[in-house]
Amino acid sequence: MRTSIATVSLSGSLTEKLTAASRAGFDGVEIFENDLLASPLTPEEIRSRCADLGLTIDLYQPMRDTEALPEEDFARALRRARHKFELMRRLGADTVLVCSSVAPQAVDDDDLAAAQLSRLADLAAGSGVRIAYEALAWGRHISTWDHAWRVVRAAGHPALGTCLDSFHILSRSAGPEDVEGIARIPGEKIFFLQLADAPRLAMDVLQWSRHYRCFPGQGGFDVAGLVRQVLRTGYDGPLSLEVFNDVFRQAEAGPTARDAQRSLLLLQEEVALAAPPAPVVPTGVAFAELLTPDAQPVAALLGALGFTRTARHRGKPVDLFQRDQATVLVNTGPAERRDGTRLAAVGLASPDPAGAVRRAEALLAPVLPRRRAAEDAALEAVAAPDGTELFFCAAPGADGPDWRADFEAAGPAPEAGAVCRIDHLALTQHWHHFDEAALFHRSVLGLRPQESVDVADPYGLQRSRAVTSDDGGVRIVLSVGAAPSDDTVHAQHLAFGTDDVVAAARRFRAAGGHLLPIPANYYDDLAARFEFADGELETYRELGILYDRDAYGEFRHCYTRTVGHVFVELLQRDGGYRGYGAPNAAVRLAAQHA
Ligand SMILES: O=C(O)c1ccc(O)c(O)c1
Ligand SMILES: [Mg+2]
Repeated sequence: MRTSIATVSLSGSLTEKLTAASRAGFDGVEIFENDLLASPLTPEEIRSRCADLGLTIDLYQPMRDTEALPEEDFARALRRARHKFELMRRLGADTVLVCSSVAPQAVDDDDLAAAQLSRLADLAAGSGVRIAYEALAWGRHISTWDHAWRVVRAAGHPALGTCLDSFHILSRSAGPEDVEGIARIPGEKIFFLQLADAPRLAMDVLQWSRHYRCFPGQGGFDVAGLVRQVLRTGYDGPLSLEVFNDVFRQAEAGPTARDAQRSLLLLQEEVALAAPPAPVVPTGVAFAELLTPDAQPVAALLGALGFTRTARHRGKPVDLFQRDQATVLVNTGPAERRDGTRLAAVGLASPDPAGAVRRAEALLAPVLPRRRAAEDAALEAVAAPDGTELFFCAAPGADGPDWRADFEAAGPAPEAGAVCRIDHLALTQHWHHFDEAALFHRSVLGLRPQESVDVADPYGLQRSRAVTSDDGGVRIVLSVGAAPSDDTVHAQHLAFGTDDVVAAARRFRAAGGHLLPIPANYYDDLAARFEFADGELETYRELGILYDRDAYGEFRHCYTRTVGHVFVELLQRDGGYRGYGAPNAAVRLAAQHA
């Protein structure tokens, strides 16, 4: 179906918004009045700019407070409408959105509302304009889709139809039964469909709408379920995104527009309007790659954690460190990318690397140019929104290039030690890419986003959201924190799972490693909350091990010091524990600040 986006959803001048929408592949736009008023371009210039960019102007909006008014107020509304219809002629836009009245003088009288909308539609028809009437969720008397539709039906005017907006509908809906009736609206009377998602928040609906809308798939609404009902009507207008969001208003328009288009691609797949290559869910983490200007402290940290340097890349300054199932690559080049140790790349074990790349391209993930020699394995990679390079590696038994063959043995094989695997990777996001990142990992990789968690940081707030495969083979924690300048705390981290974190912590300390000290008050509180075996709590206190428990099992974890922008977590996950120790995060963040 045709895709469209409201200019209010993007940051910048009208020209910047239109350019971003066009580059992201949208077919059309909704022009928001404020964007037009603030633009130095004439309506004719806006029209030709859109045409040059391959965009149609699908909607002009909004007109407000036009129905169910005392006659003298309605006369003023008609006067405004004459001006706007003339403007729309110059713009080449034929559909205008009219929001339900919020004015205190509006009366609760559906007959009057229908009669006045009909008169407005007469005037519109004379200018070749159609009116799409939308119930604002906070409309004074008309605030639901079915009420707006009843009034439109009663008016019975060919130039009057309804505009359905998923935010207004789903913010007030208690369940799917509230939207089933939409399928019975004749499709040709739905003049426009606006789509937005939103996180589930208990707050005033106007504030919720104006500040927290997000793209479909980023919030908690069943937007796909609503679209399915609308499609049953035969509606064939555009799928148009209308998102009022404080973060997107400040973020760069180009990436936001691409994020927006990705959300519509996923939505169209969900409602069977499109069939892009199916997601290929990664089954594990083949490697984590640290990029560092100085390999020595990284090698020392990995050595104390029990890793051995077992191989070296044939052509690049990359060492391979191994411990049991965990592989870490340490890359010391190229020099221009050396801005302190960071987690630069992740190798994902994929059952079908070629299919994973096709999926990524279809979902607009930037495929990275290969930086490899002819003899190297032909690994493909995409860039996540935070810049992390995600490589698609063949999972054991899968077809695909063998990246291990690029490495030659450089040291003794590792001792058969305790179990160690990469449990999760925590990647810090730029604040305006947080929602985009969750949608990216969901749509491109087929990972499942978990609930978002907010944790108090002594100097702000840290928000994090895990994206995981169903069996836990891949767990990535996306986080966005306060004080982004404090890199020692808001660093990325690598979490290694073992089956005995106490032994792992002791081994690390004995090898000269430093574990993050945790305040005694934390252990007093643990003693109050849980019962422990004799001596257990004392062990945790001595080593700085944190503890948590959920309905499924137990979690014990501790942290190393930060090297560059990276630190390590050692953990033990027992009995199917699902979380990441969120109740301990505030104490950990404070300890890291200290
Ligand atoms: O918040 C508003 O006023 C507003 C305006 C136009 C819309 O289409 C809408 O959904 C909300
Ligand atoms: Mg709307």
